[in-house]
Amino acid sequence: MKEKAVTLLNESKTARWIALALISTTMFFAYFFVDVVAPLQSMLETDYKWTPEVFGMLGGSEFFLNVFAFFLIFSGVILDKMGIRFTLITAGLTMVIGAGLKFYALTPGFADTGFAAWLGSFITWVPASAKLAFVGFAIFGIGVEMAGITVSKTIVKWFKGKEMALAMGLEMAVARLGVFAVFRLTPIFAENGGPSNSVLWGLVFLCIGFLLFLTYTFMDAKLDKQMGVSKLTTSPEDEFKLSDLKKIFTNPGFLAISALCVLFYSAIFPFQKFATDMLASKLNVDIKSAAAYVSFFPIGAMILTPFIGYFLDVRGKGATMMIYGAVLLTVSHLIFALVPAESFGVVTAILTIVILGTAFSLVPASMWPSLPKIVEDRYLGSAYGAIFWIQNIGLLAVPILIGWALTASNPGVSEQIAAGVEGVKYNYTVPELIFAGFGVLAFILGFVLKFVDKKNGYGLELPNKKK
Ligand SMILES: NCCCC[C@H](N)C(=O)NCC(=O)O
Repeated sequence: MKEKAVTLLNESKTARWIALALISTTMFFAYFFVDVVAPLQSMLETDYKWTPEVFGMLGGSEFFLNVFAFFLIFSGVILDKMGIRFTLITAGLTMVIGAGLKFYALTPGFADTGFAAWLGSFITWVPASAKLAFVGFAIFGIGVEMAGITVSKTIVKWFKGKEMALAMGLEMAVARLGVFAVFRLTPIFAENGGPSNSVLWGLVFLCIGFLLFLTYTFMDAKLDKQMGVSKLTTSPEDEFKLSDLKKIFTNPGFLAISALCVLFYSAIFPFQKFATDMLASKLNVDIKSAAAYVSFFPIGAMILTPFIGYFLDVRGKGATMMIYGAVLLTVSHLIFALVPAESFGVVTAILTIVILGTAFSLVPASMWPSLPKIVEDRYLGSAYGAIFWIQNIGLLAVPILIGWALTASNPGVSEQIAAGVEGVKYNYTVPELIFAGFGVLAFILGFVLKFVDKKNGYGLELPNKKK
């Protein structure tokens, strides 16, 4: 009997770009929420008595459960075992719940409760609002990282052998647009209702994002149904096994790319959280103008990432791109650290941000499409989970390290700001040198990755698109 040929949904260009648009828009809202209070450091210090250490801890709390409770590893396993639809819905709901808690922490409704009084009664240098916000943000962190790995695996499912790096680049571009939007909109929201108003808007956006994930799951179900028709069964060797985790953590390519990932991103996302205040003090401008300059950072990355993705699809050179990215990362942080404030004008600031934005396109655009070349598809979700877990260790520790370095290298400044003394600013030389140090190490790791690639033949320098 002849089997009826089925044209898979992912063979349709329109269908796969619609699928990409749905999941990417949710990532736009997710990234918006990640940095929703990033430009409000000094407002939080004045209104809520959050010191730079407390602010740094908030940045780290996003990753706390992922790292210490191994949620990212679980998320990867859940993704491989339970599939894309279940994991996307779980991720979307988790983000909404965590964001809701963070919003509540900043409201007067919470400040007036006995619970707030109890939370404020221990470790008193961390205000009750911050403690509850940490919990909310840690729960949100589980959701956003789970969403990140699921979206990556979803793109591989729809685009492998086609425009995979371009699609990943576009998804990241849309997510970066969320970061741009946050630096533009959050100060405006906060002007009309304080930081809690900004967080409320972030929460509303996440609810819309959840609905978009839900809509996508219908497309995913249709594709799976078609794949079931054409594949009939999955053989046992194609199924994920827990022992695959060992294979991931002993794969030299995976280890090299993970080390590069944690070093690179440690000089990107934690920087983003401190960048507004750093530029405000270095340029001697108000927070709103500084936030507007920082917004060029994700915008630069947003514009370039899809082009680099396209280049990788047709030409390759993924490992080399990561090395170039590490060089630009180091150069830009050295400029922030070493050019004296007198010679550091708006033009230098924007140019340096553009250099950093270029690094922020080169590395992610080449890193994420490289992973499917290093590990097998059946444990790809777990591999994304594991690399994000390693990365999250850095993203958790580095903001705390930077907050501490900032206070230690600026004795007495934190106390004066909390007391409302006008015109007092931090000097960011030491934190910026730390970021530059990560760049140097990432550069070295880039060469290690190239060596490992040559030895194991992963094909990281080869194009993604099948001719
Ligand atoms: N503060 C956002 C953290 C997202 C981290 C995520 N694990 C990730 O690396 N995503 C890829 C990217 O380049 O944004």
